[in-house]
Amino acid sequence: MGVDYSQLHDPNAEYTMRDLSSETMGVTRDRGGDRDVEITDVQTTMVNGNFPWTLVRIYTDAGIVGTGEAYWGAGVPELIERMKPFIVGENPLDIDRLYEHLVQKMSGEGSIAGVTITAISGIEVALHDLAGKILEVPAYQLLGGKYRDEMRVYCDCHTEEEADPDACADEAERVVEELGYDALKFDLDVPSGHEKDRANRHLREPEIEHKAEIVEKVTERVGDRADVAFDCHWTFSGGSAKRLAERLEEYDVWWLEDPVPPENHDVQQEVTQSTTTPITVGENVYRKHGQRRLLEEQAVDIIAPDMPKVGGMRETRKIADMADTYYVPVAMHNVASPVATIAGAHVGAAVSNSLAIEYHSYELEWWEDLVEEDVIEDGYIEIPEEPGLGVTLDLDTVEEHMVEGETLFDEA
Ligand SMILES: O=C(O)[C@@H](O)[C@H](O)[C@H](O)CO
Ligand SMILES: [Mg+2]
Repeated sequence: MGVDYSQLHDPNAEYTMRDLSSETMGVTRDRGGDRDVEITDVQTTMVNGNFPWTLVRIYTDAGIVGTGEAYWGAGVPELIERMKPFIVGENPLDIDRLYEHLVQKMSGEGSIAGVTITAISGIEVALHDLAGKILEVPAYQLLGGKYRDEMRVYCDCHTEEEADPDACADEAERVVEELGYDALKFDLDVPSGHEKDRANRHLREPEIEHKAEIVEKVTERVGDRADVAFDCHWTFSGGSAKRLAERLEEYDVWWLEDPVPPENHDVQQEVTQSTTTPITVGENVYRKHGQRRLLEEQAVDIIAPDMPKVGGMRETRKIADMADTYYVPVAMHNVASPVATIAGAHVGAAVSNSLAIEYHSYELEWWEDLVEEDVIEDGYIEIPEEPGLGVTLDLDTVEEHMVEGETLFDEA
């Protein structure tokens, strides 16, 4: 008896959204027991942190609630509201299926770029919390298990005198000695005092020398105790970026971030390949499809996806795996509340080529009060062993700092 391949794959078959719905995927139904759970509601609320953090909650008929967070962005809460009908009634354990379902639905609805993926990321993170709670495993178990117990955190540092090399060195020392970090990042797109025209992306010699002085003073002060990265926020021309990166080679920096706008792939690749200073890019690149090209063209030394922006926890794992085939490590960009920070740490805990995750809120005293648990201690995150993400929102703190006009989440 031959195999009837037409039963397996009909090349002429019309692809429909129904392929992704649970009605046509019988396997996802009738699980029985605790795993037969349905999503009943999705809610968001925004908190005024040092960014407007967008928190997401997914409710189920089992009374179990999942919490997530999307990168902040205009329209993200509205987009999540629009996606609600696409996942209510679905089983939250089918994370990949629901992710693809949302991508398909939102492509049809208009666009899958930018903030749409950010909104999907927030749902995806909440699904991991939910799935972990239903299956009674920590979220890292859903991503392949634990590679490390603690995730290294790097502290994004600021001073009011950001262009003063000595002030930067003082702040670096304070963060290392008083806050206990052994990994830091400073901005290098600071006024160097010689700019004539802000639209000019080209650096003159005195500007390069001023930036080199910041790097020199900071690394001289803490280089024996900490790794230090420097961020340029996609500011400079290819030629200037090459001169700057070459000038910094002697200081042995951890990395130089976004020296040029990465959309111009040819220049991005040229800059990275021109220098031994490690170049990091990725916070504004969406989905694995966007990140793929940076890797394929060997245009990055370290890749920096933002987990709750790029597509979520599994998307970040997939990017890390792609990066690993190029021997490129991952340093997750992160400006989130403790919710997405912990979620990122679960990804980092599961992934072998994960360097560190960013912390961007050390000046905000109540960052950690947003959840009941301790999150960062001495520059590291101990990965929670509780089911799901292992953090519980402190609703009083959420309410206290809620963006005006927002509504607090319903009780679980
Ligand atoms: O890598 C970083 O942390 C920065 O690029 C921040 O995302 C940016 O300053 C936010 O506005
Ligand atoms: Mg950056």
